[in-house]
Amino acid sequence: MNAGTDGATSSPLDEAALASADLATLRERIDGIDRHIQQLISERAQYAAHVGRAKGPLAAAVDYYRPERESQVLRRVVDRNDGPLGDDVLVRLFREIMSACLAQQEPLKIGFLGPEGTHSQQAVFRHFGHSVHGLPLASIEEVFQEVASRSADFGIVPVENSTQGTIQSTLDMFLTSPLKICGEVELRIHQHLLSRSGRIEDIERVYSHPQSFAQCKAWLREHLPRAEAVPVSSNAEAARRARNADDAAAIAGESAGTVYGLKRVAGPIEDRPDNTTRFLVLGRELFPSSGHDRTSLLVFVNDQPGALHHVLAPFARHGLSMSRIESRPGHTGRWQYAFFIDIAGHVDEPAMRAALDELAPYAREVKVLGSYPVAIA
Ligand SMILES: O=C(O)C(=O)C[C@]1(C(=O)O)C=C[C@@H](O)C=C1
Repeated sequence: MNAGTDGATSSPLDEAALASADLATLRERIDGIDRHIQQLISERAQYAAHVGRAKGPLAAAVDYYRPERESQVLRRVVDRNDGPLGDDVLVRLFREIMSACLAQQEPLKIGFLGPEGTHSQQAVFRHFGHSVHGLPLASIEEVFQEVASRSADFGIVPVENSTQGTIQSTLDMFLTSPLKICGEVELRIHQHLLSRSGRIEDIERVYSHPQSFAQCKAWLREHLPRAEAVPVSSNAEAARRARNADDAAAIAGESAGTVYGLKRVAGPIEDRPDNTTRFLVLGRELFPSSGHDRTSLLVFVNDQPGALHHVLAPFARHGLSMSRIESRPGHTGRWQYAFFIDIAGHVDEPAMRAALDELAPYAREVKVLGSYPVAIA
């Protein structure tokens, strides 16, 4: 469908007429479409405000947030998309619209591993849009604490990277934390070499987070074999340090370069083209099913023959597929293990309930860490 100059949707696009139209006519059409889009966005915001009121008198913005509904809206956007814009582009635009609609109540406060310019901050915007109040925090532990103490509504923490594997410190926090996982974000990670001058020949020292050094190992060996590698607490901290020296550079995301005023020497420089980090959204409660969910469990088992088999078999029996399993020492005694298990589905679904009932006799404890929408686009 196309939009006429008054913005109303009309007949299908006439490609031949468009190809021969002059610039002024095309811009007039775009002006009409913009008027229409703007009117619809304002109308949508009014509806969203009424939806907020229909939820009753709630205490804070966090009570209005509905991840399962947002996920359904975004899946429909992807299903409807016939181009020319990609799914990721349309998801981003609609995410921003919902973010702005929700912020009419009050912006959500989201804790993340700071400082400004980290990939964690990018994950915040990717998941919640830009109409939120980001709280840069000093450590993953602090992100958990701020959400638990209600200083933040939600938190975002990295949990695994496709090149580097699991971030153990995040998993270990769940052993004792009461928090719930209420979402996941997948972010393609691009690393760049950034410096004040932008010249590779000036560089004698490179700052970065150990994970980022590992992701760019081959590139560094080939292009900067003699530079000293200095590990620091985050890529943004690396960029902050590189800002103060002529002979130093940082490996960081592009946004850190913008925040700290650095030039790009080279990039992207990650060794693997599919370098992706998965982040978890931390909240204080479980949300209903979106219809396309994942459940994360923490299962404590004793070191007995067959214990793990008994814990996993019920999922197979009920046709639930497991996407990940990770074992950690359980912190409760020697040779007692905690298994982090991700299963397709939601705890409210009958098959998942039945599987959990069947495995219960074989586990010392089962903690449902969260049932949340699978990451979109
Ligand atoms: O449907 C709702 O519950 C709304 O509050 C509306 C809306 C939206 O803009 O679509 C806004 C915020 C929620 O997180 C989910 C969706």
